[in-house]
Amino acid sequence: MNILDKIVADKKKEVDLKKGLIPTTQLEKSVLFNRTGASLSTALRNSQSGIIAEHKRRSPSKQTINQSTNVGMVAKGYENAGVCGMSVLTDIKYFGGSIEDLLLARACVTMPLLRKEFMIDEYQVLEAKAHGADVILLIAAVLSQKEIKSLSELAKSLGMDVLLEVHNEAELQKSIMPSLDMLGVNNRNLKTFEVSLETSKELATQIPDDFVKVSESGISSVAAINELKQYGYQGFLIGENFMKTENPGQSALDFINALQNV
Ligand SMILES: O=P(O)(O)OC[C@@H](O)[C@@H](O)c1c[nH]c2ccccc12
Repeated sequence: MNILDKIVADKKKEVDLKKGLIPTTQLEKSVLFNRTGASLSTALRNSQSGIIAEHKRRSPSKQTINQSTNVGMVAKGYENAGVCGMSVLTDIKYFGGSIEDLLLARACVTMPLLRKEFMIDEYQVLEAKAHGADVILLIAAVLSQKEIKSLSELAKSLGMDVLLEVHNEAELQKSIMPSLDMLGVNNRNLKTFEVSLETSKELATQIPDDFVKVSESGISSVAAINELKQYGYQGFLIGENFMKTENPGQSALDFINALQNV
């Protein structure tokens, strides 16, 4: 079993447990359930920088990135830096996040929030909405075409944007459908953790122009972003490069200033 298989097997158990504890009727009663979402794809289309900044304490490939963060303060810092949106890791076991992190971030900012999670069940889409998410992530490597369709259509019906993540051509070809807003290319292979920006470059031409292109993972320099922009990318998902510092918001601000000064 590779790490991705393990994560998904654990996620199935977690979701089944949660379903028994908090029924969907309760999720639908959240005041946030009727909140009008903010569109990340629109923010990216209108932005110069295109930065989506992530809150990530640890990951299977890096045991400690930042264990001393206050997610609300990080969210405020990112928003003040002028990022287009924030990605909040909500997986507990492998990334040290939680669904409460999303709620706390929502309480502090109005910018679009992405629930970064291994989505396998409609329950998690409702849960995302109930905790203030504007966008969900769907990972093609762990979903069938049918699942991508039903999960993305549910998200759209709740007024959320959908970011679909791929790592190779086969995943991309099976995933293209009108219920997606953004196509993300993960430069990190989730099965081996290998990172290469070449992945984004290779897949760029195969992504139809009606989707906002997002390059994810392993981005740490202004030069990398300027290069990826030449391939049509309008969104750049950055986690570790900001989170490994003491003040992620300040790091994001410095980064965006450097981007604008070239
Ligand atoms: O910390 P990085 O290398 O900047 O990467 C951020 C983000 O792309 C990464 O956390 C990520 C991309 N896709 C995922 C899917 C699940 C968990 C995490 C991820």
